[in-house]
Amino acid sequence: MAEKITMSPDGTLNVPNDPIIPFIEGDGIGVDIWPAARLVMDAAAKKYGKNVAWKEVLAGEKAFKETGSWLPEETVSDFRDLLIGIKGPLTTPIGGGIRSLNVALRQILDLYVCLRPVRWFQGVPSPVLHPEKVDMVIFRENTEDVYAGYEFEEGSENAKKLLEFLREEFGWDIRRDSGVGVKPVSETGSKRLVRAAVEYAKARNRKSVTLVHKGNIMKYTEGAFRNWGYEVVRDEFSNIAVGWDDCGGDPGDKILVKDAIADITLQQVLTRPDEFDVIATLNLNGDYLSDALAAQVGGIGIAPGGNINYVTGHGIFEATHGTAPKYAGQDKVNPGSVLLSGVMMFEHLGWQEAADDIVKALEATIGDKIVTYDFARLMKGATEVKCSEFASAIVDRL
Ligand SMILES: NC(=O)C1=CN([C@@H]2O[C@H](COP(=O)(O)OP(=O)(O)OC[C@H]3O[C@@H](n4cnc5c(N)ncnc54)[C@H](OP(=O)(O)O)[C@@H]3O)[C@@H](O)[C@H]2O)C=CC1
Ligand SMILES: O=C(O)CCC(=O)C(=O)O
Ligand SMILES: [Mg+2]
Repeated sequence: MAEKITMSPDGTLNVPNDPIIPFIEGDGIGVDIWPAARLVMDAAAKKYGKNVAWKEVLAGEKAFKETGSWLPEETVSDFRDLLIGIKGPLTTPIGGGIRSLNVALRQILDLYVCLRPVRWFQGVPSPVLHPEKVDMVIFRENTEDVYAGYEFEEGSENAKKLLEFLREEFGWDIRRDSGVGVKPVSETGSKRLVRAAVEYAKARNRKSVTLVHKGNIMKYTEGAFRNWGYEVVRDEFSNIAVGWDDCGGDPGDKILVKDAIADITLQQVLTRPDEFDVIATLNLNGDYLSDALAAQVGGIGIAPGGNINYVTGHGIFEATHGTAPKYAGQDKVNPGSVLLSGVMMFEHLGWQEAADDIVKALEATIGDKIVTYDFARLMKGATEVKCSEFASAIVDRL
């Protein structure tokens, strides 16, 4: 009988063999990638006597059509109640309209870590010579920054009021025809993110954590993020980690915590990928960095992620990419990102064997040069298959 996942007082998850897991199909290519990924997840779970009782919850266009709400309260309460879920991508209009539902879910459930591992899988085509050197794990702060959406439209009463206040109180002469956004970065938000990154590095035997920021320019937001990061290391992790300034770059057998300015980081992750391991960064930097890094290991079709609150136990796993509207409903795109997000979810639930089997079967499929269009266009002699056929080929190799 299907049961809920719960969390023990000591913070461990209690996962039954047949957990109820809510899912959002997603807009655009959601109709293609979700069933494909689900097929593989179900087959892998079954091998180990597990059976996910999937519960569809609505959000985005499907929710609006069926209920008149973009994010029904029932969806939020199911994610809250059932702890762990997975979602397809949701569309966010540009320059107006509804605010991001993806961001809303992260904020409502306070999923403060956006965890995006970036590694190369055997056989995946890549534009760089040594994709195997890319093995980074991004910890992106997920609730603050300009990304939080505190902004006013140019010409609105609120924008005028705020600009006037800033002029009168602080003498800030900002152009009157400006839209304005606020960039909140808190000590609480920064420290819990860096804490999670260092704990992850410790648990996975990682060598370093790099704090990526633009603190030379945005001193009291991004610069403060860096300073608070080093403070956490000094105050809470001195037995296992050390900041660059405190060890002159020689951490001994401890985890080295260093920092790098965001612009040069985007060059160095490409030219010296082996110098980066775990990366902790702010919301917008993490957004840019995750798509850029995905390119080095085969692209956004194979870029998974999870939004997690390690304290409450809530998590929603989702691909890094969006709804790719031009491909919607064509059964064409790569289901790899959402499938590997499912792999992350299985690992999070302690279903390591099923997770490992999916990765092995995915690599075997790519090794046999059976791939979707995104890989096929970069490979010689590949057999291009549909999204659903790719999933079936993975199941055949489980
Ligand atoms: N978490 C979420 O739900 C996210 C939602 N979005 C939203 O998605 C919408 C579209 O955003 P957009 O900027 O176009 O970015 P997308 O990530 O949706 O698509 C951009 C391009 O990436 C490639 N791509 C995306 N997904 C896949 C896949 N599964 N397999 C292979 N290739 C893929 C395609 O490249 P090519 O053209 O080269 O084939 C596609 O045209 C926006 O509304 C945005 O806000 C964006 C990011 C995250
Ligand atoms: O919410 C959106 O539409 C975009 C989000 C996004 O790009 C991301 O989280 O990586
Ligand atoms: Mg993004």
